[in-house]
Amino acid sequence: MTTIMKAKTAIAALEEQLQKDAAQVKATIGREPNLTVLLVGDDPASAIYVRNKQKRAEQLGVDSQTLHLPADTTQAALLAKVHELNADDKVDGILVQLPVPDQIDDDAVINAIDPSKDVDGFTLQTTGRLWTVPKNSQETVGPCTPLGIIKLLDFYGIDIAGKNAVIVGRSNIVGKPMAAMLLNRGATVTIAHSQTENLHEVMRRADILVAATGRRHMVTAADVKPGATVIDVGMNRFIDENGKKRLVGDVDFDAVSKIAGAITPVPGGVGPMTVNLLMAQTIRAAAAKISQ
Ligand SMILES: Nc1nc2c(c(=O)[nH]1)N[C@@H](CN(C=O)c1ccc(C(=O)N[C@@H](CCC(=O)O)C(=O)O)cc1)CN2
Repeated sequence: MTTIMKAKTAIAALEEQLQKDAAQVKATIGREPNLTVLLVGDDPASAIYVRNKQKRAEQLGVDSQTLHLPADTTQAALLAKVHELNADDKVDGILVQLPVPDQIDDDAVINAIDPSKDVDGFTLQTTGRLWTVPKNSQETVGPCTPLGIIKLLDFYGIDIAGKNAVIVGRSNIVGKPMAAMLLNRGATVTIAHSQTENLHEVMRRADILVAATGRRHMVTAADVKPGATVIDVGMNRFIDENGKKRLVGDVDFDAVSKIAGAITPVPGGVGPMTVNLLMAQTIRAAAAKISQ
């Protein structure tokens, strides 16, 4: 029987620990862990994601504030805001919601964040640490989406060590850090992408297949080894033939779930894990101050 790796079940198991950890921070420093989100512009999807973060923070005992800046905010103004938050002792985590408007160089802004407040796991310092952790280290740093995927795999008892992992997609936010995390856990890793030759053959060799391409249903049943674990990071919105709004992943779930050993649904799989790992990283950043 195929295991449907639902985030809800994994999150329920994580929730109590997160609440306890947040309460412990509050008892020690006299305030809740703080996450400050910078939202620039009026992207409707970003507004929803930021609202969801705020809601989740409240449920877990994390103080979250969103600073909403206008769409014409300059790079200099955004950098000044980041520097101000870096210097604010009451801010434990800083997140710049992506995407940002075109006039802003997201790389420069992200790397202006103090690495100790980089709860998104996007800075060069965090990236470097992720690729250089000691062998077999239990250290968990990096972006929240791949961290959430590792949590899901662990929760559902999927072995990683020694397995062939294929990641389709080479983004800095998902593909590359996912590769590092799976490698750190002992997988043999391939990063495939749009220029990969024989892509379908490469995907079919995977014991663990991670699809992060942003292309609706690019992974079909013919691309998946029977019994493989399939992780769908895609979030593709479209209007179907009946005029209904739909959200689907990069994997043809109906067909692939018939042959995979385990598979994440969209929605309800990887996405919600991202938000919960963000909270975990925020609590961790606040807790790190206590031990300093
Ligand atoms: N600074 C960041 N920006 C962005 C990130 C990020 O990790 N850091 N990731 C995405 C957006 N995102 C969080 O910010 C995010 C997207 C989607 C979900 C989610 O739970 N999705 C649901 C479906 C939601 C829906 O119906 O619209 C699911 O998959 O079940 C969580 C977080 C880009 N920007």
